[in-house]
Amino acid sequence: MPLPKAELHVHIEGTLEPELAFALARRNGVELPFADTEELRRAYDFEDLQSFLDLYYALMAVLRTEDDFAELTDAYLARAAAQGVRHAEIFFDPQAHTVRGVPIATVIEGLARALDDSERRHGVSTRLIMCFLRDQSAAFALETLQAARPHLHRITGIGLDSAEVGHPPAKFREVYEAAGALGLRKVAHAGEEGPASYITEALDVLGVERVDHGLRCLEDTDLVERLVRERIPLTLCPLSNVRLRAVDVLEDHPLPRMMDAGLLCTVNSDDPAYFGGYVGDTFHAVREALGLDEERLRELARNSFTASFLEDDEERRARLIAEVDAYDFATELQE
Ligand code: HPA
Ligand SMILES: [Zn+2]
Repeated sequence: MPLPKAELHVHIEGTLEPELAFALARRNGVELPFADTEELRRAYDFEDLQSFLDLYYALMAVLRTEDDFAELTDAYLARAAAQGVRHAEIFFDPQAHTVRGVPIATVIEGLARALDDSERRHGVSTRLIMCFLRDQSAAFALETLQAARPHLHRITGIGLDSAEVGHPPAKFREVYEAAGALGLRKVAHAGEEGPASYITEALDVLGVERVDHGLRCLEDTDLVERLVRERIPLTLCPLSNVRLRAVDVLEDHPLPRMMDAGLLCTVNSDDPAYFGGYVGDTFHAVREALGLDEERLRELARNSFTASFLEDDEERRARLIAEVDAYDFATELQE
């Protein structure tokens, strides 16, 4: 049995495996610029965030119907559950679909159909986090929040993703204020490729409760102290950092240093179809590459539930943390 864990940083569009991409392309009559899954996989050799995003947005062309979004989400939940995920807070990028003419209702209701069945089918509780594309305008983000109004009962919070450098958090002050007034939780990608000052800005200007990535906080010791003091969780994605070249090799990842500094770290998959592994694979990889012992792995798993938006189900959170505390690593070998 794998270690129980929550996943707090996964883009549902980043779980689109090549096989499903080709199946959906056939079903929807969409032509992909790749001959087959092998050729597509060979394109997964990224220089930086932008080179990944170019492919990530291009492949989304195959996602057109409610069924497509439901199938994508159910496939992710099945894989995640098999790797010990018991709770998942899932990002989606509505603007990447509405610009292609797919209505926001199709996207959200498709995702929600799979999420509604998730506890029963997979034993995974879920939350949905709607991300705004930071390389698009603030007005478009506001428009998207308005368009999502009829579906807000499906959505727990908002996030900010896509190309970071040159698009500081403050650009989205207004939409974060509006979302806060609607009772939505707030997170944002910050300090992945962008500077530590973007993390500070996300906290001070947007009021985020959790920072996605946050890797570059290490460049500002006052910020690290603040993140520790205020217990702000970071959703780190070590395999993503290596694939997008924020870190040269996994062995150099600062995760152990960050944990030693007292930061509330979690590990996550980000875009597992593209970056070489789901969250259980990520736990295995960091354990091997960074020599994390069982107590460190237990701490990461515990943190994932502590940092989750399970406030409306504290009983479940407490039960899952108790399962982590009682976890016997010997059973892992029976996976
Ligand atoms: O790692 C990421 N960073 C920013 N935007 C993204 N959108 C999908 N994945 C990512
Ligand atoms: Zn991300």
